[in-house]
Amino acid sequence: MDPQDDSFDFLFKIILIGDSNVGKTCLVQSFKTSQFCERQQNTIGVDFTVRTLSIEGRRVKMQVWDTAGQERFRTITQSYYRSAHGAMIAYDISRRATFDSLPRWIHELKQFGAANVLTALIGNKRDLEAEREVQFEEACKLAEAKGLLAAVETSARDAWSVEEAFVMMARRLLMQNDTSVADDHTHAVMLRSNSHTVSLTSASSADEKKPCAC
Ligand SMILES: Nc1nc2c(ncn2[C@@H]2O[C@H](COP(=O)(O)OP(=O)(O)OP(=O)(O)O)[C@@H](O)[C@H]2O)c(=O)[nH]1
Repeated sequence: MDPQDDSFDFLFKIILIGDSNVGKTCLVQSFKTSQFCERQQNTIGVDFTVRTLSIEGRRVKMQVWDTAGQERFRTITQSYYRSAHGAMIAYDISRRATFDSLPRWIHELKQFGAANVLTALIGNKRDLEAEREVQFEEACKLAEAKGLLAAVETSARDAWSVEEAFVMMARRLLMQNDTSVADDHTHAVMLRSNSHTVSLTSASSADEKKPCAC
């Protein structure tokens, strides 16, 4: 383990859930090492990774729990929900079925997670634009309807917005726990392709550069 991870000001546990093969493990690896691993093996049960971020002078230790998406591990993975401060529910933008599963994951999180768990939707495999089956706006609408923090698109393959997604989560958790940390909307602004962004708090427009964050 990285020695810098030994000391910290805040420790946040983040759980990564979502259907099998949406890229959860690759996202965690990208966050930890900035590298893409073309891995084929499915996660068995739960793995965890730690990285300490520096945010406004605070050392924020992110303990990320990568869960297996396969149904047969559901009982094990659900037992990790309760202690999570934040949850990232991942889907694959090129596989509609993984997006259609989101309400079920959100429901499970409500059922087994803490009442105030901060939740973001992560649309991974953004590099597969030609195969896109889910529009970003749909994810934004779902995030808004379910009262979630944000919808974000990432590519673990290109390390695109992965760091920003975790930093956004860390910053929001920090804001909840340390009132001297300011809200910085610029983080969320970076999380969308440069074509356009959608605001959940005002009318959307193709020209607006606003965050998709509630
Ligand atoms: N094109 C593309 N492929 C990706 C990306 N992220 C992951 N993959 C591929 O998607 C497949 C599944 O990735 P994993 O990270 O193992 O998926 P997982 O969600 O952890 O799967 P489970 O462990 O079964 O829950 C692998 O073949 C990866 O190479 C991405 O951003 N873009």
